[in-house]
Amino acid sequence: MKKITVALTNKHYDVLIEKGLLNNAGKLISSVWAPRKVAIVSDDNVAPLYQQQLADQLTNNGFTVHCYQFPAGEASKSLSQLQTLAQQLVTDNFNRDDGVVALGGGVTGDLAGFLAATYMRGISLIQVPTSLLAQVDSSVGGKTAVDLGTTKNIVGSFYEPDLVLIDPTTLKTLTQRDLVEGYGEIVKVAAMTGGNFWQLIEKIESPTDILANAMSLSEGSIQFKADIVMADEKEGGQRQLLNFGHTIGHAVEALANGKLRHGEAVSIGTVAICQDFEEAGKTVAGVTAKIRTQLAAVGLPVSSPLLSSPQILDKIKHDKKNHNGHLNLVYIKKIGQPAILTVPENQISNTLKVPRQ
Ligand SMILES: NC(=O)c1ccc[n+]([C@@H]2O[C@H](COP(=O)([O-])OP(=O)(O)OC[C@H]3O[C@@H](n4cnc5c(N)ncnc54)[C@H](O)[C@@H]3O)[C@@H](O)[C@H]2O)c1
Ligand SMILES: O=C(O)C(=O)C[C@@H](O)[C@H](O)[C@H](O)COP(=O)(O)O
Ligand SMILES: [Zn+2]
Repeated sequence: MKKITVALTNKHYDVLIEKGLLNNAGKLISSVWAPRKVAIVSDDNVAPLYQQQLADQLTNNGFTVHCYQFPAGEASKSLSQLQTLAQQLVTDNFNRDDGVVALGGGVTGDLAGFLAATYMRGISLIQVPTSLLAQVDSSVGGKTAVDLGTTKNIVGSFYEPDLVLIDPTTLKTLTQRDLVEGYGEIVKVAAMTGGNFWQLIEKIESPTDILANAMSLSEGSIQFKADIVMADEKEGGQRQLLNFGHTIGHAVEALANGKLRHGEAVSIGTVAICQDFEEAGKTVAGVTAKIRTQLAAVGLPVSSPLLSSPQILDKIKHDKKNHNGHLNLVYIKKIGQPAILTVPENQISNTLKVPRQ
């Protein structure tokens, strides 16, 4: 079993990665939680696949389990869905000593995580990610949130879990589109780390290769993320790097109105910002082509007509890396060398060539 420890000022927790881990989840959760009432929160795709298995594991280890389900999809990352789940906790008499387990993809982790962060001003949380995106990114680092309409992650909190359990065998039940989507966040990381991790990415040519390398992809991505979160949990500086590809990516995702998955939008956003910085001479020539090739190889979109939308600049201004009228743009000088450029908001369209002509 691979163990990555996230050690923060006020708490630390382990991320455990192993095939078949779900079969041992009850015991592992017992090692961090005393017996208590637990709400397992999943969407209606994941619940029929894994919720009962996890519930049995917890029951056998002395926990009292309640299973909650919500409709799958980004639209459920909403205040109204949060209210529905919080009401269920009230109805089932959950108190401050109880806990929430987020079992599912990034939508579940963000929604159930924010539920745990806010119910009674905070009850315990464990993340059990089942999508590739959640196993390489969203389950670690404590960002939890819901959207307001199409404005992404705009109401949320930093709320770290007590444990993260990653079982790569759950990836086998993902649709190809949902598997490949998570790869957008992996290429984002590999472009910044370079070295062995980038070399591994260069060998991946199909969705089958992603599945075959899931353990290493998860380990490499989570280690990079954990190191950054330990240095800068609340995104005062270095953590902004984890947002590479997201300034344009989130804007495109919002404009797509549910038609693009998050990882697909990140793929488009990563290529777009690399292209702009390469044309400006700030990124070494040829880097954009390298990144585009790796993303396209597994079937991710690498461009979008939404880059030409007249509303794109307005969406970009909602980026959380906007401080005092200046936007921090994450880019790479070359593979393995990330950097941040601060640009006044009124000059954004000179640096990012959006809307595209
Ligand atoms: N908090 C963070 O740090 C962070 C990081 C990256 C992304 N995110 C957020 O994560 C979300 C995207 O996550 P996602 O791509 O996992 O979306 P998702 O949770 O909607 O999962 C994608 C689809 O896969 C299904 N699914 C998940 N696991 C499955 C399994 N094992 N078998 C079959 N189906 C399964 C889900 O039901 C859903 O239909 C976005 O809202 C994004 O903003 C958050
Ligand atoms: O953990 C982080 O920090 C990230 O930026 C990871 C991103 O992949 C993720 O999409 C995150 O939710 C975006 O955060 P936001 O602050 O831009 O909403
Ligand atoms: Zn992301």
